[in-house]
Amino acid sequence: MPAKHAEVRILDSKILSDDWYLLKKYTFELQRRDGEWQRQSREVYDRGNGAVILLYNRSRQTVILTRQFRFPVYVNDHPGLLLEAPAGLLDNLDPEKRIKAEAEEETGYKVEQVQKVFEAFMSPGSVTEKLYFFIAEYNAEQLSGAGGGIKEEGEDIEVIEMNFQQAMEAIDNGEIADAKTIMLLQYLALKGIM
Ligand SMILES: Nc1nc2c(ncn2[C@@H]2O[C@H](COP(=O)(O)OP(=O)(O)O[C@H]3O[C@H](CO)[C@@H](O)[C@H](O)[C@@H]3O)[C@@H](O)[C@H]2O)c(=O)[nH]1
Ligand SMILES: [Mg+2]
Repeated sequence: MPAKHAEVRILDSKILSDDWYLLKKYTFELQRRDGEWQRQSREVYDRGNGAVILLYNRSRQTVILTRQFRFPVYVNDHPGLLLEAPAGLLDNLDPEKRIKAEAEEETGYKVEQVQKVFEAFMSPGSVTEKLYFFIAEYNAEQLSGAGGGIKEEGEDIEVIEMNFQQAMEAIDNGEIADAKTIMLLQYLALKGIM
């Protein structure tokens, strides 16, 4: 199906918060499907784009996940330590280069070959972010450091090598509750990679 372009006239935008990231409020007119123009306003949170990678090992049937404290989920009734595939913000850099650097920074694994599998908007009603999804095979020889993230930035990332079937079960029992991680685990299963 060809992409359909929305008819939109942006009338105004104002900055509500410009601190760590940027929160704006836009007022715009959108043409409804019946042709009528309707005025609306939306708050839009812009923290740039990001990338995520799932490292997998077929012979060991394992994946590499991280566990780190996530304050926003903590204030939404989660214990706070979230199991996730390694990920990071792009800072306007190339997604493939960024995710290789991020994988090493967070997990200690230095991967050379990565495969991009798709791109997706994770919270399209309010957050501009587009996430680039990658997978890569890893092996023990690629371990070049301890990972853990950057302490000065408040990161304290535990690296977890997990059996793939256990990770799939962890989706079912709620232990894995991060969307990007669920998407990549299911991708490996769906494509018969693991
Ligand atoms: N001081 C301060 N630091 C912040 C703030 N928000 C984020 N940070 C810090 O900024 C750094 C961002 O780390 P990255 O590894 O680049 O990003 P990420 O938070 O892991 O983001 C990834 O996961 C997100 C959640 O799923 C994704 O949204 C994102 O695209 C990316 O994949 C972290 O050290 C984080 O603590 C803030 O409001 N204030
Ligand atoms: Mg990160």
